[in-house]
Amino acid sequence: MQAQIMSAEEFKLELSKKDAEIERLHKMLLIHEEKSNIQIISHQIEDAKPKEEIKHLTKEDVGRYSRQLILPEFGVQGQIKLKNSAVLIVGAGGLGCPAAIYLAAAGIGRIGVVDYDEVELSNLHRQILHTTDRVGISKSMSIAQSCYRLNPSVDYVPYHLQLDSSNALDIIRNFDIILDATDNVATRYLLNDACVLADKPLVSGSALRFEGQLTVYNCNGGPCYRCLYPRPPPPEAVTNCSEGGVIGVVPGIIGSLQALEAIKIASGLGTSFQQRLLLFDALDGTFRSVKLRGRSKECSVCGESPSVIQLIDYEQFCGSRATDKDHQIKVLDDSSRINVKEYWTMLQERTPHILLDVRPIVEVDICKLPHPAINIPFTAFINNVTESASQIVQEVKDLAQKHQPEASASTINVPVVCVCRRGNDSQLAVEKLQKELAGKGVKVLDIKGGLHSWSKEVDPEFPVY
Ligand SMILES: Nc1ncnc2c1ncn2[C@@H]1O[C@H](COP(=O)(O)OP(=O)(O)OP(=O)(O)O)[C@@H](O)[C@H]1O
Ligand SMILES: [Zn+2]
Repeated sequence: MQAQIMSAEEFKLELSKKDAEIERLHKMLLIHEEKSNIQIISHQIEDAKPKEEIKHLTKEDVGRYSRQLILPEFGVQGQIKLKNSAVLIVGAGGLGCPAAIYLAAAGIGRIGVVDYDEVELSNLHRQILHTTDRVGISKSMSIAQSCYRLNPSVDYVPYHLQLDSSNALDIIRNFDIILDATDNVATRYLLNDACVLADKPLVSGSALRFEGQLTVYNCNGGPCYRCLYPRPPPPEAVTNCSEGGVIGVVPGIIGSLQALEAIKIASGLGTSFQQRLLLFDALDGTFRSVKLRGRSKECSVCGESPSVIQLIDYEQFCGSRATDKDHQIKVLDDSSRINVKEYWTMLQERTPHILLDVRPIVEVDICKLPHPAINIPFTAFINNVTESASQIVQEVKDLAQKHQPEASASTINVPVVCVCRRGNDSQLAVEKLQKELAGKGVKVLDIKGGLHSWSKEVDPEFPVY
């Protein structure tokens, strides 16, 4: 049998994939060589056991922490309390980075950092403890390394794993204060319940677009997250930074405030945000603080007769995933989909078709396929499928007229090809369009994996976002 011969383009693509893999391995090697610098590097839970109580400050401590030691409210006792405290940061992203560096600088005794993910280029505008040369390596390790450089006297415990119901209590029990620096509802409920069950204060932050929020749950008899939100929001009502965008400074501010509250709690100064919610609006330049309801007797986890007495399946409870890793839905069968290479062939062969791009206009400005497209953003499309469909049919007819002037309406041979960023919205749009155009003889196809696949499999120079 004759071996299949690759084209020059395919060789280039293979090479660029191998180069990327070699670069990633180099970075992993570098990070492993640097590991010995970090006092606790294993993510084995047993390694996070508390060490002996510290009763005095060293000469080095006095020098390093002098500017906070001379605060009468804080003093030597405050610093000793910090040195004997362990804080766990869950999420090594936009909130986790600023929180970690201030906790490290202040001299918290032990800092745990949990994150299952690796650094990506699109993280760096806000996840400021990671660096360009660490793209592809563990985020929790990257934070530990950056913090170690600022303050090597702290014990760092990076956990490169996803916090879930099977490990959360074992990890959390080793720490005194927990920071929620994650970005999804399932993990928020998981952390809340774990903190209630393990009796730990939870400093919770969030940041999206130009807005941020901060509050402290389960602290000194204050409410927990479930007291305020007994039921999760519908999954479609929740947006994260990769969909909604965020200005990097906003999580910077909220994450710093999370560190501040943890420092206050650890040093005995208490918190200002138990039963209070801070709302930061970067566009208005305003900070507002609103009082929240107190602990609810009916709360299913911290109330008088709780029904949640152990951790549950939070993805099922919330109807949404606890990670935002490239989640690909599949609503169409293969006859309604083409892959990016097939679309590339269509372009090479100049096959007449209508390209429908359902991304928001702001994303179309970032990059687009090398073919003119009709742009109808997904939300606008869904809100008015009938009108969108008739616009598309008109375009199909005009193009068919140009290429097949003799063809009758029932034999239109101009397909509509739909694209979006990752191939999820485009599938939903194709499904709707197929229903709307049933019987009209118009073929509607989805490009599998969208622009992400285009960049991976056809054009490595194509920008990904
Ligand atoms: N259950 C979990 N266990 C461990 N880490 C988690 C969990 N849930 C979320 N995270 C981490 O929390 C961090 C949140 O960071 P951030 O909100 O800045 O978004 P991101 O996921 O890094 O980036 P983007 O949303 O732009 O892709 C991420 O690094 C994510 O991996
Ligand atoms: Zn509660």
